[in-house]
Order: sequence, then structure tokens, then C-alpha cells
Amino acid sequence: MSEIFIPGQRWISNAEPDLGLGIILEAENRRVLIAFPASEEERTYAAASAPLSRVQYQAGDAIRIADHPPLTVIEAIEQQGCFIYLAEDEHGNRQPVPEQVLSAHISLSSAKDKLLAGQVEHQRRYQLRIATLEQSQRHAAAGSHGVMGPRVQLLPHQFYIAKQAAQHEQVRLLLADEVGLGKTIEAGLIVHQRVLQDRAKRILILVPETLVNQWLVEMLRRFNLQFSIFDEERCGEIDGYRDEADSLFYDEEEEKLKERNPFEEAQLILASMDWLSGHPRRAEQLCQTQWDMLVVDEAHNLHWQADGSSDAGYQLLEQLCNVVPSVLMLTATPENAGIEGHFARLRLLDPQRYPSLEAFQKEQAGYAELSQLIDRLQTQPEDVIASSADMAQLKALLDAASLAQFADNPAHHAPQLIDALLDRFGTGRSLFRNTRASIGGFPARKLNPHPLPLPTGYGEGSLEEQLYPERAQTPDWVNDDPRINWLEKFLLSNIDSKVLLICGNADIARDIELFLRLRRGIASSVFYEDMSLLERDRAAAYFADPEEGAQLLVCSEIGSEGRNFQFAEHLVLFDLPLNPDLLEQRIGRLDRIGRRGEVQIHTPYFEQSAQESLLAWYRDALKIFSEPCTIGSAIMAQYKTILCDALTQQRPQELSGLIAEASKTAESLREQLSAGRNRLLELNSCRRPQADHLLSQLQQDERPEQLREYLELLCDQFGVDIEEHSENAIILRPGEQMLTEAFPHLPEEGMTGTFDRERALSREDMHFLTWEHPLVHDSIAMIHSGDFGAAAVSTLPVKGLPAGTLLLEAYYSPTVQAPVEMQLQRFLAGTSQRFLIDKKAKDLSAAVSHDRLNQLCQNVKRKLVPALMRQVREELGSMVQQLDGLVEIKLGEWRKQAGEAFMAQRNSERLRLVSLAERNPDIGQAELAAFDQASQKGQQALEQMQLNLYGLRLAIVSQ
Ligand SMILES: Nc1ncnc2c1ncn2[C@@H]1O[C@H](COP(=O)(O)OP(=O)(O)OP(=O)(O)O)[C@@H](O)[C@H]1O
Repeated sequence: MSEIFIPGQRWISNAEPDLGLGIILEAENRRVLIAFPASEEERTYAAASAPLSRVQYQAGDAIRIADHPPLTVIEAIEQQGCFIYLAEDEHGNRQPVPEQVLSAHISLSSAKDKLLAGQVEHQRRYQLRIATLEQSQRHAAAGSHGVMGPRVQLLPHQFYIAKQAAQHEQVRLLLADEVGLGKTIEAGLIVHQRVLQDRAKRILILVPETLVNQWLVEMLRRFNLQFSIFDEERCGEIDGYRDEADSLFYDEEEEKLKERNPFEEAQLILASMDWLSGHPRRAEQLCQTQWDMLVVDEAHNLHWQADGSSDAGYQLLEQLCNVVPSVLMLTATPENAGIEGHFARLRLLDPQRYPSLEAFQKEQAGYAELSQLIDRLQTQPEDVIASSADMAQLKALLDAASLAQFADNPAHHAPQLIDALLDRFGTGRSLFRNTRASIGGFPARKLNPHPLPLPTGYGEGSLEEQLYPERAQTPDWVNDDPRINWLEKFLLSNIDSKVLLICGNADIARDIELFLRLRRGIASSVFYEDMSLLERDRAAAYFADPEEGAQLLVCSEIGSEGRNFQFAEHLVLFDLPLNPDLLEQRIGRLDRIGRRGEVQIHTPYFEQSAQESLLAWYRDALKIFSEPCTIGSAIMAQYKTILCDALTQQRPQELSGLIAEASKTAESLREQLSAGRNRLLELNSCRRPQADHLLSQLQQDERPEQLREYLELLCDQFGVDIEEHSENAIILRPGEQMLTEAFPHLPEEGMTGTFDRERALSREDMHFLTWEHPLVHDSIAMIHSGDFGAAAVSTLPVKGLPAGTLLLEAYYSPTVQAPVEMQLQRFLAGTSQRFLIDKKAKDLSAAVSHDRLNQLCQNVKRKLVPALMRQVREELGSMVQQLDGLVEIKLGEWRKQAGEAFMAQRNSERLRLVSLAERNPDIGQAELAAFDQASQKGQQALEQMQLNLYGLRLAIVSQ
């Protein structure tokens, strides 16, 4: 039966009790709108299924009005569906209190009410409830909270970044690892962590159209995150508005009534950046939607222009960055369009830290000196103290308080100093870039050049015509081009190998594939921009199939970004682009994590042509075929004009001189970078000892044995059948007596899961069972949000105590009611409190553990409960009141601890802001005042922290 909602009534959300005490604002048209003032949130529900419970106080209950001492209810009087409480203060003064004025901060005590009313449950349910609290608190406090569940290999550089990202209230990062080192995985870890920690609910991922499905699959199979793909078709189905102003019957007013923002319809949305940047109306709707987090892949494709003519993609990114609190941008080639574009992206992420391009460029010149200082701080912090030059340098950069701390205990405080230096004078907080060189263990790149005779008619004209002669030919060019002939032979002599071919032009890609498939019978598929998403993904899947799949995949340039083709043995570069970052991206399709064996790169080219010279340029000047190229765009910026000129004119002497010179410039740039910027990035992106420690901690936190025990308890109580599958693996199936029809994430046919990460990585048909698997996570949430097992009564057959002695066991968990963006729950992680008291309120919790009590306690038959409760009710009532006194003391301690942890973090953020203000005129007094106000608000909310009574067990000593 549905409840009757009346404006002014006070209700509480069963699913989100932390929202505090809600007040009904509207109840019309079978919908109910409720506001939660404590957390500044509103919710709308269908009235028939609203997950709300009416809050109704009884005589004797304590109630609160804001800024008032507590009152005790004498009587509740109902008037037109709302209550007026007659209540008195500690001096006996009485006053009427309409429920509308009650404080929105509420402490919940359904366990108490249930126990006192004799509504008790079986022992085992209570045990499950307490196990749920203890296990979830333990997991929430673990350093690996949020990153344990993903089905990924434990790679230190990725987990290190996720850990760094978790440290700040909002995460705003450029993930810029070299190609194929797992930026998608890093982004997934960060997203997963934010979702699991309740720090982000509404997430938008924007990627190039070609990568939409790959992201969808990766998010689901590795992270259990079910994103919805939004495209124009889907949006059109939701948003009825049609802009057909030219039509005779067009009625703007009527159309406006059909308008709906489609992006409000789902929480986790994945969409193509190409589509949105070309669709102003959808882009506007996107910006009007409230997002907690934005992820943008291949961010280098969005171009910034100093004169304000940035492309539509960049403009959309800019607008989103202004309103979305957490932003991740991914690019393997951050400086693809020069330092300006790189700076523009950093500024979007952190405008306070990056006020001007000039300052940023100046800063880069000081990186070598800074990285040497950091090196010394890392290896010999005591020597830094002893060196007056180092200390003078530090004094010029950092605040006196941090330096004083460092001088007191150099080894302990050096890491904080390093963080502050990296953040304020490097790109510490905003940019992570891991390289193959710093991670190590990658297979080598091997170039296989294939010189071919230059056919007549080729090798003349503009540089473009010389480099890509096939583009100017008729479609039958494939019959005569020696590269096709070579390719055919190559494929036939490597029949068991997968070959990826990339060329810069869609028509050429199509011609090559068609010819080899139809005329030469090669099992192949093709991948180019005019194909639909589905067709492209089918082509990629056909290529990936190890048994029946294609031997060859021919891609236009769109296949060179983001795709995972590391399983292919050979990469054929049918042509070479003039952009070294594009070439690096192409090689990155094979040279990525998970690759086994050398990266075989094949370049068929024409002898004594511009192609041969360009190959020599890449090989000898940039060395791109032997190591990842990080200096490509800088060298190209310097030499492109003269290189193109020399290539066009085909002056071999001049070219070899140019290559020798560029090679020297490249070498010295590499050295310069490795002493300065790259060294700083290396220091920042993965500190190996910390990263290794994180992973070993994560492995300890997994606690598979305890998880298994917990699952057994859970399944037992909810009627889910559990059976052994094999070592470290189980099968779960809905049992005939399953308690709830919607046991979370359990398919009707059941599921097989393993506790072993390695096995989960190789067996995709098995679920990876951790404390973060959706079934476990949502079962825990289900128990937390309801009162399942909240109260129990048992007998305690022990000899040492007189029969009839009462022991009361109580578990509390803290809650703080504040706007979600303040993320104050993180300062309470892992805290819960157990009391075990006798009638004199003596706390026996240390003497008798919960487990021991579980072993000793016996369940009381349901029909005996009412009589038993009548006997003990009075004594029990006074014990419950005594508990309140103990709780007050504990609450004081926790408020203090959480407040201190919160302020320590705010103070360090404040120091940063003050330090940045010295160099950035945009940060003024107003920013600092707003910051202080937010700190004060957080502190006040923590001072209002409440302890929820989570579970109560009465044990009555029997003989
Ligand atoms: N921790 C991991 N466990 C398992 N597989 C991983 C892990 N990290 C990366 N991979 C795999 O390595 C490949 C490269 O990873 P990913 O696509 O995230 O790299 P990327 O840096 O985004 O690449 P690009 O620069 O091409 O966009 C993918 O197939 C990915 O699934």
C-alpha cells in the first residue's frame, strides 16, 4: 500500500539515510518531491514506490530544533496529516514544536525502536548485519578502497596514479603516459574509485567516435561499470523538440513543450566527441547537465588557438571544464600541437596554477635545477639541510612553516616538500606521464625496411604526390604498385601471423583490402572513417579472433589512435605521415602493454625517392623505430620547412647533412629533457617504492578467505545457493527460498566467480570476486540502507553470571550530513564502535568479543519473545539510555579526530593557494575568503556528526 504524503511532513530516505531528515515539498500527480536541507539535495519519487520512511516521534523521544538545546517529546498531536509535538526542555518548560521546524540533522535509531518493541530477528541475521558493518568499514578504510575490484593486472605505475588522484577533493588530471601504457585503465581505476567512494555519481566520457565501443567494453568487462552510449538517435528519442523553423506549420511554443535534456536520463554516459562538437544544441544540453566527472580521451585532438578561434571540440571542453568539478584528459602526445596547446589544456585543468603561457615557459627553463634539488631531497635530505645554497633555494620557493618542519625531521618531511615543489613549480598535481624507459620490461621495436624499385610515373610533382603517389592514380593502381606485390608475398610467407597495415588515406585502405581479399584470397578486413561504428567494431573483432579471424586488417589513420592491436605480430606502414606524433600513435597500436615479442615494423618504400628520405629522417634523426619518440613535434617545429623543401627537391647531400644536424639537436633535446622536464615527470608519475607498497597493501586488503566466509553468511541468510566450482572459485545461484526477488547482480541462471586475480584475468567468463564486486558491494548497501537484522534477542547459557543478567551489545557507525561535494565521509572512513554493557553501564566489550558472544548466544524462539521482552523492558529501557551517555563521549572523540584530519588537509591546501597567489594575480582575497568559508562549513558539519545505532543485541543469561 502506498503512503499518503503531505507537504510539511518529515520523512527519511531508506536508501540514503545520510541525506538527513527530509521535508515533503510537493505531493501531486502520484509523484512526491522531498527536500533534504542538511545535505542541500532534493529527490523526486513515484509516490507508490518512494523509498522513504515516515519519521514520527513518540513520548520520551529527544527532538532537536536548530540552534536549540534538545527537547523531550511529551505528546504528538496530528493535525491535517502533520504532527505538532508538545515538548519540554531540561528545565521543564513546554512548547509546541511543529514537525516542519525540526532540525534536518537526524540521528537514526530504528534498531533501538525495534528491540524495545520486541521486533527482533534471528541471531544469524544480526551476525550478518554486524559482519556487514565491520567488513565494509574495514574495506572503506583500506588504502586500496575503490581500486581493488577492477579486473586488471597490478601494474605499479597505474595504481600509483590512482592513489594520487584519490588524495584531492576533486581530481583534475592530464593522463599523458606514452602510447599503450594503459591510460584507459588509469582513467577506469580513478572513475571506479570515485564511484565506489561515493564521490562521483554522474560521469561523462567523451571519446573519438572510433573508440566509443572499445571504451564501453573496457569499462564493463574490467570495471563492472555499465555506461550508456548516447548518440543523436537516442537523444532524438528522448528530446521531442524539433528545430524546423522553415516549415510552414512549425510552432516554436509547442516544440518547446516537448523539450527534454536527454543527458539527464542516465548517470554514466559515453558519447562521441566528434558528434557533440558538431552539434551545438546537444553540446549546450551537455553543459547544462550536472556532472560530477568528465573524462576526455585523445584530448590532443581538440585544438586551442590563442586568437580565440579554437575548434568546436576545444570550446566544448572549455565550457565543460568550467562547470564539472573533476576532469580527466587523456593523451599520449600532449605536445602534439606545440607547447601552447599543452599549456591550454593544463590551464583548463587548473587555472589558478597555470595563469600564463609566458610564466609556464619560464618555469620549464628552471626544471633541470629543480629536479636536481628534488633528487638531493630524495636521496640525502640531511645534506640539503647542511647546504646553505640548497636551503636558500628552498626558502625562495616554499613557505617558512614547511621548511621549519623539514629542518626538524628531514627524512620524514622530505616527501611533503617534494610534493609541494613538484606541484607548485613542476606539473605535479595536473600531469602524469609514464614512459617505457621508466617502467621498463618492454619488448624492442624492430624496423624491417623493404626497398622497392620506383615505378615510372611515380616520384614526381609536389611533396604529397611524391610521398603518396598512389593517391593520384586511378583505382587500378593496385595492379601495378610494387608495394602491393611485396605485401602479398609477405602475407603468404607469414600465413600464421596477424598483420596490421596502416595508411593515411581511407580510399587507399579500401583499395588495398579489396584487392587482396577479392583478387588474392587473403583473409582480411578494413577499417576506415566512412564505415559505421558497428561495422568498424565488427572488422576489429574479426581481426582479433585468434582461430577464425582475418590475417590482415587494413586501417586508415583512424585505426592508429587508441585501438588495442597488441596481439598482431607485424605492423606494415604503407606510407609515412609527416607528423611524428601520428607515426608514434601508429606504432603504439602494437607497442603496448600486453605485447609479447618484438614490435616488427615493416616499411615498403621506393628507392631513391622522397619516401626513402623520409624513412631515413625518422630512423636516423628521430630514432622513432628504435625507441618511443618524445621530441618529434619539437624537432619538426624547428626543421619542417627545410625538411619538406629538401624532400621535395630530392637533394641527398643536403638531406644527409640535415639528418645529421637534426639527430644532434634531438639528442641534446633528449638530454635536456631527461635532466629537466622528463626527470620531473618521472619523479612525479611513479615513485616506485610507494607504488610497490601500495600493491602489496592491496593484496593484503583482498582478504579472499574472509570474503568467502562473508559470502557464505550472506547467501545463507538471503537464500542464495553457493557451491564449490574449483580451487578459489564458486558458483552462486538463486535458491528456491531466496529472500528478495532482486538480490543484487545475481542472474537467474547463476554466476561463477573466482577470488583469484590471475584466473579472473585469463577467464573472462568468470566474475572476479572482491569486496568491490557489484554483488558484494550492493548487498552491503542493501543491508546498510534497511534494518535487516538490526535487533536480536538471545539467551546466554553461562555459569559465571546470575540467571536473568542482561548484557546489551550495540554497534554504532558515524554519519555526517553535509552537501555531497564536501566529501566529509572520507574523514570518518573505517570508524565504527562496539559497546557491550551490563545494567550498570559497565563496558565489557574488551572482555567479551563479538565472535565469542556469537559462539555463546542461542537464538530465542519467536513465540517466546513477547513474554521475555515484557519481563525485561524496563531494565532494557534504562540500559539503552545509558548507552546514549557512552555514545556522547565517543562522539566527542570522533568529532575531534575528524575535524583535525579535515583541517590538516584544508590547511595544506590553503598554503598552496597562498603560494600560488604570489605568482597569480587572479587569486585574490575573495578566493581565499571563499576557501576559508568552505573550511568553516566543513568543520561545522563535522561538529554535528552523529552516531547511528546500527545493531543491538540483548543477551539474557540463562542457566
Ligand atoms: N593493468 C592492466 N591489466 C590488464 N591489461 C592492461 C592493463 N593496463 C593496460 N592493459 C591493456 O593494455 C592495452 C593498452 O592499454 P590502454 O588502451 O589503456 O592504453 P592507452 O595508454 O590508453 O593507449 P593509447 O595511447 O593508444 O590510447 C589495452 O589492451 C589494455 O587493456
